[in-house]
Amino acid sequence: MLSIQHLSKSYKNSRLILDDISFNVQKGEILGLIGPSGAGKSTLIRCVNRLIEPTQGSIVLNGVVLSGLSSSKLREQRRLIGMIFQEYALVERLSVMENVLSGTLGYVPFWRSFFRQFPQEKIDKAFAYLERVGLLEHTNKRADELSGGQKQRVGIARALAQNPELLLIDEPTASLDPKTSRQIMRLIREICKEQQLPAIINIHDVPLAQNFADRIIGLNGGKIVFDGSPDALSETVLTTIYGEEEWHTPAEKEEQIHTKGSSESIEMKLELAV
Ligand SMILES: Nc1ncnc2c1ncn2[C@@H]1O[C@H](COP(=O)(O)OP(=O)(O)OP(=O)(O)O)[C@@H](O)[C@H]1O
Repeated sequence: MLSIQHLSKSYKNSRLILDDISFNVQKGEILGLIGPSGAGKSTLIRCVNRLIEPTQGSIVLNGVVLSGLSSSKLREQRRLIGMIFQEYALVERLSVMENVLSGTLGYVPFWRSFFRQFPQEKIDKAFAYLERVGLLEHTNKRADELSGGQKQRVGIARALAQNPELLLIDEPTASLDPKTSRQIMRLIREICKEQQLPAIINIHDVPLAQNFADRIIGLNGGKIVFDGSPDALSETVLTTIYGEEEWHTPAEKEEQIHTKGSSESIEMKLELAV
């Protein structure tokens, strides 16, 4: 389980970017982190894997206090946090298999990784992860030959190869089309449930978050303004999180325009376009 208590962060001379954030994420639970741009979502994720130093508060993963670790211990613990990124962060000229194996680097002695000699056990596991994400037949392709959805599947397999205890996922679908986005979110969900992995997903797409997260936290101005079930995300709650008018998706806006009648619709469209 991940436990975050009274976490605050301010950058040099800045206001509080995260202001007294507390929540737990249970094993197998998928937490969708939503909020307007600048709310502090990425800062929160970076504090959890300690890419940045929290100003105050504690972060505990399965009994280990991450927020107090020295840099050598922190490296060890970071192996246990699998990251999945919006832009995949693959080494494009390496093969799919090599990219997945790079997830095990924290566990393989430097000389072996330098010569790309991975133990057979790691290779067998990498094959299993590639099969799980549906990429077995692409094992030897270069990463730059893959589609966006396939690249993200490699990113997921690489995170699993780390043998993580937590997944931190930053905008996993922002570069993908709607159908592929749903497939990727479904895959992430299935894997978290199978492996009982807790996950925090920073996600802009509210309907996707509602469909695939178990629980939603809404941030605004560095504070938690909502923590609850996706079903409880009413218009009022979304307005609290995003402010007036900002949370409607373009599709919803379009729909509203069409229901207003044809004479009005052209004027409305013009208004939205400017
Ligand atoms: N390294 C930094 N130094 C100073 N201020 C920063 C730094 N990184 C982020 N900020 C500020 O912290 C605030 C929160 O940024 P953050 O990237 O966490 O928001 P976010 O919710 O992830 O936004 P988005 O959805 O646009 O990615 C913003 O005002 C941003 O300008």
